[in-house]
Amino acid sequence: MAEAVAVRPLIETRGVRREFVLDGGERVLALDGVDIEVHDKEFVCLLGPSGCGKSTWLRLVAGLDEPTTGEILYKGEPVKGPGRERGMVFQEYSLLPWRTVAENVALGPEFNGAGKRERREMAMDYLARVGLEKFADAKPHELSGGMRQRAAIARALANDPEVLLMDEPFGALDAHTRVLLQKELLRIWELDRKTVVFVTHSVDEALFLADRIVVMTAHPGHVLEDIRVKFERPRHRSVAGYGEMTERIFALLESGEQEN
Ligand SMILES: Nc1ncnc2c1ncn2[C@@H]1O[C@H](COP(=O)(O)OP(=O)(O)OP(=O)(O)O)[C@@H](O)[C@H]1O
Repeated sequence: MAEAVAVRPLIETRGVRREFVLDGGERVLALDGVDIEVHDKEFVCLLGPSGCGKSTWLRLVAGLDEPTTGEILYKGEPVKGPGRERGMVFQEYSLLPWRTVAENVALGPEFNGAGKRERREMAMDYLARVGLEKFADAKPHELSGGMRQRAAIARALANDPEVLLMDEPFGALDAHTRVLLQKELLRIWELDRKTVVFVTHSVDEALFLADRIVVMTAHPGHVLEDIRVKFERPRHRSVAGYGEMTERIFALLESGEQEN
C-alpha cells in the first residue's frame, strides 16, 4: 500500500511576531506567536476584528514587511521580498489614474517585457474574465467602485500569480455589489484554482467564500481557531448547520474580545 505523503503547505508562518514602534516610542504588538499554514489551491479567509493583525500578516506573506521574529515560508523557502507568484489586491483599488483600464491590467506583463499587442490581448482576456471588456479604454475615474475592484482583480490575475493575497478587497463596496463580486471571485477561483488568502471582518463573507476560516483576535494579534468549512458551493444560508456555524464564529469572536 502506498504511504501517505505529507504535502508541504504553500505558505507557512511559524511563531510570527511583529512589533511596531510608534513615533512616540510606544510599542504595538501586532502579531504574536502566529502559526498559519495555507495549502495549494485552498481558499482561506483570515477573519477578525479591526487591529488583530490580519493586514500585517498578509503584508509579511507578500514580502512587503518583515517579522520581528519567526519564519515566513513560501514553498518551504524564506520570503525575502515581493514576488510575482504572490499577487496582492488591496481594499483601495490602487489603479493608476492616468492609465486606461487595459493599461492598468497590462502593468505586470509590461514589466515582464511583453510587447504592445501581446499586452492588449492579455488585458482583454483578463478583463473578459471579470466582465469589463467594454471598459478597456476607460480611465479608472469613469468606473464605479465595484468595477474598479474588478479591474484590480484582473490586474493581479494578469501576473498569473500562484496565490492571490486579498486585503478586504470588497470592504468599501455596497452590499449588493459585494455579493456579486464574491460570486465572481468564486467563479474565477473555480476556473483557475489559484490559492486565495482573503482578509475580512465579515463572518458572512468568510462563510460564503472559505474552505478554511482562520479566526483571529487582537492585543496581541493571534489565532483563536482554524475552522474547516465543508458546506457545498454555491452556498446558501438556509442550508443545515449554516446558522449554527455562524453562531459559533460570532461566539468565538466575542470570547476573543473578552480575552482582551
Ligand atoms: N506600519 C505600522 N506602524 C505602526 N503600527 C502599525 C503599522 N501597521 C499596523 N500597525 C498596528 O498593528 C496592529 C494591527 O494592524 P493591522 O492593520 O494588521 O490589523 P487588521 O486586523 O488588518 O485591521 P483592519 O481590519 O482594521 O485593517 C494595529 O494596532 C495597528 O495600529
